[in-house]
Amino acid sequence: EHPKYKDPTKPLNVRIKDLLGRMTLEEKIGQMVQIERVNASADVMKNYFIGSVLSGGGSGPSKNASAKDWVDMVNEIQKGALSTRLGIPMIYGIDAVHGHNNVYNATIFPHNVGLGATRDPQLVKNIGSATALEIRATGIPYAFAPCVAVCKDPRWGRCYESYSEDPKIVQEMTEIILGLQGEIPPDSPKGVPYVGGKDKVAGCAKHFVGDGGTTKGINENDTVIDRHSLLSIHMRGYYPSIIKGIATVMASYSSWNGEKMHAHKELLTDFLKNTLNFRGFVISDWQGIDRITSPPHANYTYSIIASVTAGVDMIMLPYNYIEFIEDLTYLVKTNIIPMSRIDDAVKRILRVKFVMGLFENPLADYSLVNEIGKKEHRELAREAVRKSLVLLKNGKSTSTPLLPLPKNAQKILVAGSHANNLGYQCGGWTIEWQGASGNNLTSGTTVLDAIKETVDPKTEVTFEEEPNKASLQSHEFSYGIVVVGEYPYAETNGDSLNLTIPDPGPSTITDVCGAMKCVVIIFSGRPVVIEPYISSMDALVAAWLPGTEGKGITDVLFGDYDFIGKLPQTWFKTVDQLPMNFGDPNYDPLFSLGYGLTTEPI
Ligand SMILES: OC[C@@H]1[C@@H](O)[C@H](O)[C@@H](O)c2nc(-c3ccccc3)cn21
Repeated sequence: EHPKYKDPTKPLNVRIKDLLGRMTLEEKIGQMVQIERVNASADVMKNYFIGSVLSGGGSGPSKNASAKDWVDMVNEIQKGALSTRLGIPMIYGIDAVHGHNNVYNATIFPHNVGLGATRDPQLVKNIGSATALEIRATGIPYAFAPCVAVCKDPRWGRCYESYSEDPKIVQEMTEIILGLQGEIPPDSPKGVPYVGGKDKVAGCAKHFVGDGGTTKGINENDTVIDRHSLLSIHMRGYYPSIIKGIATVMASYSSWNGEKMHAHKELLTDFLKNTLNFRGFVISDWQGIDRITSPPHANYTYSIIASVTAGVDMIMLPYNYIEFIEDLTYLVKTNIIPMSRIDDAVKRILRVKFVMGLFENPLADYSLVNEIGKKEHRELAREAVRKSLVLLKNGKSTSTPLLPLPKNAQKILVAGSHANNLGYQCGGWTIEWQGASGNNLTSGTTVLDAIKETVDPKTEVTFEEEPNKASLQSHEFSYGIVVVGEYPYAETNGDSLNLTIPDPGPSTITDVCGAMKCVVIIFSGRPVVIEPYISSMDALVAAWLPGTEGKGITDVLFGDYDFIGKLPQTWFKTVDQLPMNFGDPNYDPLFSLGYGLTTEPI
């Protein structure tokens, strides 16, 4: 007989109930397990009934793998899952957080801080749609995005993953969910996940909750604030995400007033599930349950009890699936964890898989492979770059603006560590977890390339990564373009208490600007120390982490488009002012949240 759960014409809850009723405890627990692809052989998938697989940052089938290689890998794993007794498809997740950033030749969009500077939710929705197509091109139906953190302290290594310190901007940018998952139908029941078809992906609002509010921005640390502040600041991205049908929510490594979010029943279950009516599934972060204890994994049985009881539904292990399955099986059989909790977790996971059509289309094909890095997506990314740049200074006096630059100058200097380095231009979470240096990591256009393509052919362009003082004095340059900033980082590696631009950035600024008219472009994931050098500059642009489409920078630098970006983060004078946010008493920034000059179009 054709089982009800396999019949797409049956109502969602009938399919869930029918399938759940057929499942053994082993099959149920398997659905709650997410393992890393490196362990996900077809045999492991089949023998342990694994429900989900992920690529960790930088993890893929091979170096510079093609979309077809990705599709083949994902399908191989899926076939293992489909060969189980009940044939429940696995769901494959990946961090596509600024485009499909693990994949060679994918379009790399500006990181979230730059998108916040655009103040353009419609643009961000379109970015979600383009990104969903590139993710599906590789056979993957699930992305761990968007991060809806509200970054309150730029010392946090993940501040660039946050759209803004302003919760209203974060709220607006959840429009990306409608791009990633598809436009939710108006009659869709509120709180129930919605994913609209084979060119859309399930999303993940993260990291629940308060990841951007930790003390001194220390990653994975403690967010010490009252409940009203938590709900009116850090929770703000979750309300619209749920209304927009977000499929999953990822728990935060951080704590709220000393209590680990991965073990926080009141917020994960009483509030998120029972008050906000979130009907998708809660996924842990990578070894997030291990890190409930210190040292991590010190009491794994407790980690499992605390997290699963609190309301974590799927556990991103990502390696120790035998230990987890054995432990959880024991805890259920001895009634320490009730079967009702397991059933709730599995129902939520099945709901997402049924809603997104994974049972009907578990295997991918090659039909979308040409979406990877396609021209229209790169043009959209270029538009995003244009709109993300924030002009902080233009001329040493208002009467002598330097920008827009003339395209027909006789001789110009391009200088700085970041002027010709695509890896630095993209930042963390690009091809490698921590990002990379150089121009071979993927395909894109550096600032130097863009300048050469933009200026008049007769203009002589000199590039010196680190110009020496002698050469600076000897030439007659019409102006210098200095591109410096932070080197790529992700997560804790990005935590910084001094927020200085690493050497030789500052000396490149002062050397070049001391010898000629100069515009300084900063690549950074957040505001950095710049005050001491400002007086020497003629112009200053905050470019954040723009991604592969460097021509978006020259589009505004040379006046083909206006600067319209506005600061999504307060730009401090000195780090000892931090934390300092818009609205604070004695708010005394170098540049305020929302600041941004414009240039008159030519
Ligand atoms: O890549 C999967 C998730 C990602 O979605 C989360 O936003 C992020 O907090 C995260 N950190 C690790 C991770 C951290 C340390 C070592 C190895 C991996 C893995 N992940």
